[in-house]
Amino acid sequence: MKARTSVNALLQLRGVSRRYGDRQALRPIDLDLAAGSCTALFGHNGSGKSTLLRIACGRDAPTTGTARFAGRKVTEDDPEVRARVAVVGDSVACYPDLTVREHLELVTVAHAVDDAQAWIDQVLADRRLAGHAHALPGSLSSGQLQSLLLAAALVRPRDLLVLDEPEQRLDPDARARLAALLVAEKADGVAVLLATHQAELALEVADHMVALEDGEVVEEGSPAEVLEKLGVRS
Ligand SMILES: Nc1ncnc2c1ncn2[C@@H]1O[C@H](COP(=O)(O)OP(=O)(O)OP(=O)(O)O)[C@@H](O)[C@H]1O
Repeated sequence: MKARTSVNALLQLRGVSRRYGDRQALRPIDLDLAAGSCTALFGHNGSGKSTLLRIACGRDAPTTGTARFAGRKVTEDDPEVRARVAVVGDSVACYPDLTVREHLELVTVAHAVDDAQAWIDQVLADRRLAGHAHALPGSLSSGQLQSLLLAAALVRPRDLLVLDEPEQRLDPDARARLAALLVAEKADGVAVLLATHQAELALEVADHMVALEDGEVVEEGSPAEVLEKLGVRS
């Protein structure tokens, strides 16, 4: 277990582990994430990235250890966590009979966003979804669906943005816009926790990288250092 701790961390994980039955999905890990910074989790399929993200946003509880957000124990139903933590998951969950715009409206209503229509128009344009605002999810491409998931996280307030392989299904242009978006989020003071299989994305966006293997931290440091130690070429 390695620790990267800071007194100013917005998100603070201490000794967090997760066991599913006999399977140790995540060994005890410490991790701190400050406002305006990004940590990338990197590792093969099944290395524990999504497990860590689910614990960080309260969608799963750790078997040992504690996850704290702004000093409070993280649980998904905590109003503070719901109000300040936005999540882009690894699967697409949509209402088949709601349009793209209606999905975003739902999110803005749930989070009492002011001037919601203007926000939605902006995010639709930024995600190149303006031409699909009235489309149902079933008629979208997989990349457009992924863009809708991102858009839903961006039309609501957030201090922590948690993303599970957000580059999935995006074409190179959309991936470049994703990287620019995450850099802008950091500049706005948002803390970004990201699981990715894409070294380039981590190099562009992350300040810190944690490499996992079989639920254990195997390398930790700047993305360039970690990728070099892992022998990964971007
Ligand atoms: N709900 C669950 N029940 C049982 N085992 C699980 C559960 N969720 C995850 N696991 C196991 O925990 C381990 C870590 O899974 P996890 O999804 O965190 O990996 P990952 O690094 O996100 O993988 P990928 O890159 O494929 O998304 C895997 O062996 C997985 O099979």
